[in-house]
Amino acid sequence: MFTPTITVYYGSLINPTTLTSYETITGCLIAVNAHGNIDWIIHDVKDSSIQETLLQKGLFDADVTIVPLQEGQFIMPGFVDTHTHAPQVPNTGTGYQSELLDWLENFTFPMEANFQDVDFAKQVYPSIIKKFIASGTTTCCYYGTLHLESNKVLADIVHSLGQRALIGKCNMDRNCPSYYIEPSSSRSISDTQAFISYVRSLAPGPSDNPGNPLIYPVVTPRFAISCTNELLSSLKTLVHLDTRLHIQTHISENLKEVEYTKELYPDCEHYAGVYDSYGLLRNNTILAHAIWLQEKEIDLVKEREVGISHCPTSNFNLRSGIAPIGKYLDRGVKIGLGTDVSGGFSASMLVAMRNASIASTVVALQNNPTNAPIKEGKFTNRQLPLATLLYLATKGGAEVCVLDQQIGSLEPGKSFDALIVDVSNISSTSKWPGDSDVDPALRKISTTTSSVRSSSRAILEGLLEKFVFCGDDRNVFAVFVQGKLIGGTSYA
Ligand SMILES: O=c1[nH]c(=O)c2nc[nH]c2[nH]1
Ligand SMILES: [Zn+2]
Repeated sequence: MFTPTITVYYGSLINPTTLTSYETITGCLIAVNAHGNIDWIIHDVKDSSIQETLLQKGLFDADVTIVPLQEGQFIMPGFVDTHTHAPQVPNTGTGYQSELLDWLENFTFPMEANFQDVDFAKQVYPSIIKKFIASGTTTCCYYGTLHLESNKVLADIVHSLGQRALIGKCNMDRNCPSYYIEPSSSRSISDTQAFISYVRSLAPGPSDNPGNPLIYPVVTPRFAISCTNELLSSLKTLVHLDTRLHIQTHISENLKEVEYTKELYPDCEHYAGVYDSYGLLRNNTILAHAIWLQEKEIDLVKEREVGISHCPTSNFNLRSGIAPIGKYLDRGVKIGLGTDVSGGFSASMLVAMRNASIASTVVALQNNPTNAPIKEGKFTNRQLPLATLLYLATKGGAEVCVLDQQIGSLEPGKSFDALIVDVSNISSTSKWPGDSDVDPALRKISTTTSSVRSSSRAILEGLLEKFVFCGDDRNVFAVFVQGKLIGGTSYA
């Protein structure tokens, strides 16, 4: 009988468990089967006991490839970026003197309009997607542009590079420039249907695991301002008939945007009510930003089991505001993080985590300067702890994308969507600890961790914190999606 090959990773594991906790496991064996799923995980195995443990699992040398992690490395789940704009990457780092509506008109729409040219899409999308992968994002929720053909190119490229993704053809048929608008709501819908069919046809999953697609289509009305009632009504019908379809849009990012939305939809009680009236709020909906939600809107979002993508970098850059994420968490709303390029200036989820930390700290300083526990809950008006940042960037994101049965943490039965992180050289100089100009504090960590495999929880926590606050692509040694190596510094 054919026995599928198993790859067993051996080293330290950092794994989110709840919003306030994560496990740090040393001497961990993680068995990944030929389909890229995790068969089993065993803790606290000594080097000398590896062979015996594998034999107990019925594995002989011929069936197994063992991958031992090196000094300074650990495994963790890959990042889930719940909101970003692939076609805006070329604009990264421009336009941050503007607020949202001017920024869209003067910087964003002109850039996105370039994707009318399919050759331009073919030229730029490969390096864009590689950038997200290199930063450790194993699942990414992308906005595309209006253009059907260029969105197909985007899907092809994500598919060929092996990233897990939600990809949406953007819908907009009003309040946008004449050079970047859909000619009619019916064309917007027919192109959306064509795109959904296209994505589903190319994403039945790896050939040996067809029930497990890596790419999903996501219905993507840009935001209420840029959609006519007719378009939203047609989208309502579309999503009603197909409950598998994810939905993504923006909400309550900027006060002028909120005001204008009220003017355009005078009959709706509030912004969330607009989307709700068109059947767009449900458990597989992702709402980006959600800075200025009223209490009733938070209740509605919770009731509909909608996920929020917190995009703090963009919220700072465009002076949009600070989302009260602690309050939403205490209300039980699903939260993930989004890089929101190019409102956000980085494709790295590490940067999103740092800015989520800073945003929560600002909220705490304004409302609770001593960061004291408060009666409203664990998170409201408090700085988000490291465990929460890790959770939001991985498991929380998976919940927002309704993929948490499959990804977001490393557990038997889930997909091996994982990173090998290497923090042995974290420093602004990019030199290895031991070099004379390396920060002494880093050297201390590195000396203490002469064998990370046998390191204590405190040391692993230190390594995670260093990675989150000082790390970058250079520390992402390997990126796996569904068990397959697709990126990282080890991937030439
Ligand atoms: O940050 C944002 N980026 C966008 O492209 C956009 N479009 C509508 N609202 C938006 N917000
Ligand atoms: Zn956005």
